[in-house]
Amino acid sequence: MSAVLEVRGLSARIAGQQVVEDVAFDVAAQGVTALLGRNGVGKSSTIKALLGILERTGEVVFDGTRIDRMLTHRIVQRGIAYVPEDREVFGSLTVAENLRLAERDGTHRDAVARLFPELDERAAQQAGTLSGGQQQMVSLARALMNDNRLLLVDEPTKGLAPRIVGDVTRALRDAAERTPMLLVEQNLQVVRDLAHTVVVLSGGRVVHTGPAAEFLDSPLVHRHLGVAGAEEAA
Ligand SMILES: Nc1ncnc2c1ncn2[C@@H]1O[C@H](COP(=O)(O)OP(=O)(O)OP(=O)(O)O)[C@@H](O)[C@H]1O
Repeated sequence: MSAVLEVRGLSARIAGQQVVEDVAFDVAAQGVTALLGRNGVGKSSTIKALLGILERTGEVVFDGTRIDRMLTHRIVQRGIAYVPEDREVFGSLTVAENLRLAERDGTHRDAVARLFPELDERAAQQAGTLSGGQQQMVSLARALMNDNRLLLVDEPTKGLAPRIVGDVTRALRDAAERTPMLLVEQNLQVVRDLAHTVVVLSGGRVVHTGPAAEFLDSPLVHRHLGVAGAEEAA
């Protein structure tokens, strides 16, 4: 499968600590590539390094162009959308204002409205007063309504009730049909439902790359994520 993003020798530090170390992986030009690992291994930092939010070294090629020296807003302008782990909605603005601020081309606005009808019902509500799940919908809607070329989505189901996890998974599947995605996700059922490939980090380094189903059914899940794989759980 061809790659939309090629990452080679990516490293980043926070406060003198190496949090991403010589990381190399590809994000396929289609579907969902999942970035996995235990808490604190550097998943969010890897995404922030790709976007230039964290200072980084190494090579990142997006659709044939080096982006590793570009400023974040230039990278975003190239069509890379980011859904951050902590949602980062504008709490004092309404839902409608949050969406309007994020709208670039709005190509998929109607599709997103159909995925999250609740946002329309709550258009006039201050985003800071929404539940965690509703804030996640705003955060996803902001990214998914535009015509992007790559989606970077960090732990979209974190802390959400099972029904909302289902809604978010459906929205991500819908988006991934048209736009490739790098997804950080701790919920392995969501990974199984969405991802074709996994990239696994440990201590800021890539320790495994391969087909998602194969990984999830192997003892490597226990070794790298500390949870039982399908084989062991059976
Ligand atoms: N602002 C910061 N100041 C100091 N250390 C930080 C900061 N942000 C992250 N770190 C450290 O960098 C390392 C990697 O953090 P990162 O958030 O990338 O991990 P993660 O794999 O996304 O974790 P999680 O699954 O818990 O979100 C961790 O050890 C974390 O404590």
